[in-house]
Amino acid sequence: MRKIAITLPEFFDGEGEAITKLLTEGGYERVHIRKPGASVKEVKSLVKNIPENLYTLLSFHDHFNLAMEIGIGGIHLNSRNNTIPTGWNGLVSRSLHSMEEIADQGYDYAFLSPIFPSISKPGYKGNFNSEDLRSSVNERIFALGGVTPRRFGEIEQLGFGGAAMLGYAWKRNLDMKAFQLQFITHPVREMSITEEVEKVLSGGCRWVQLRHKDADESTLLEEGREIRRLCDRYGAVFIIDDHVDLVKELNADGVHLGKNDMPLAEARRRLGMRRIIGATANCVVDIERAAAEGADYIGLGPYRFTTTKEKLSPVLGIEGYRDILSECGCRNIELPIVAIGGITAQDIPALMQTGVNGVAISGSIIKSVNPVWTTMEIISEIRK
Ligand SMILES: Cc1ncc(COP(=O)(O)OP(=O)(O)O)c(N)n1
Ligand SMILES: Cc1ncsc1CCOP(=O)(O)O
Ligand SMILES: [Mg+2]
Repeated sequence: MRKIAITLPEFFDGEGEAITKLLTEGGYERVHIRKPGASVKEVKSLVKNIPENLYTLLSFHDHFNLAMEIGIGGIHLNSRNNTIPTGWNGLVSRSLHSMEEIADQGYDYAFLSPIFPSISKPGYKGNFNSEDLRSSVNERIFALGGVTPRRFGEIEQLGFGGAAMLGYAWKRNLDMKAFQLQFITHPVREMSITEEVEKVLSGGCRWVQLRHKDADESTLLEEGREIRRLCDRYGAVFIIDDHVDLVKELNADGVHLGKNDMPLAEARRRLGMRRIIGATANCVVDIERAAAEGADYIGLGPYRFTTTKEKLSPVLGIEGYRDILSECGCRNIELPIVAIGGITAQDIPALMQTGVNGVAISGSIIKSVNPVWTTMEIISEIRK
């Protein structure tokens, strides 16, 4: 499948490197720099972090004179900039929103949108039916809107030349090794929340969730700042339970949301594509819904009864995990899944056999005699 990425409208740290990676390792043939409202200076400083030999694989949606000046390979015409500059001899692309526009002249390739429901703009649905698409599109037309690799077969069958991705291209790849053990904080008498985190990190855990029910905002901010520092020191992922509005302030990597929390689409709108959003599930329908709403991973549970959480959903047991994971396989759901709820080191071999990618644990670590050793034991069970 031919793939083109379009940048997110906002700049983000490490974006030049991310663009370089898509072009050199990610299988994308071009990246479109689309930053509405950005100044020449801002766009220049973005491309400065991309090797010059890749400039021909970039297309600008604005600042066409800069594109000419520095040897950018393409320009993209749109309502803001709809004139090809004199002397331009690079590629010209454009956006199309109706079948009729496909017949227009004056472009090398074009993006037709929206084809599927958007992942970066929740609420935006596909606009065309398959029959019309099949009879109208051709190899110069790239499908845009809601495109993920799961749609590639369909896109090819419809006769598109390739896929253009905005939301999916910039989703963070989860570190699947770190994902194997998610430690969830829980207040205990013996130590503070940040001491819990220090212990699990020194035992090898690389994914921490700050979950402190009933804590006020200033406590969460104080704990969150310290956990951020600790996670940076160990190269660990830091997510926060429930509190979408604290994610940016704490520079957390993301948030975990359940059914009674902020809707995933609203959280995605507020946090953008670069933060991780985890979702709670108790059955395959929950997982499918969370996948459609753009979750990055699933916390599936509870495995067994636990006192760490009130108002538990029905306990799944090992059979529940087997059934749900096999159904996910049948339905082609590829979201990473952690098992959660009352899990101990002894449960891990059977749980990992069901196909989950990791476990999320609180009580059996912090209530153990030596949380550092227990963390090490759990990790070694997972990696056996
Ligand atoms: C990894 C993981 N899975 C599930 C949960 C539970 O989230 P939620 O259903 O929102 O319940 P609370 O944790 O908010 O009580 C989780 N936190 N983490
Ligand atoms: C947050 C949460 N959601 C389902 S069970 C659970 C608690 C996990 O903690 P423990 O490992 O102590 O059961
Ligand atoms: Mg919650």
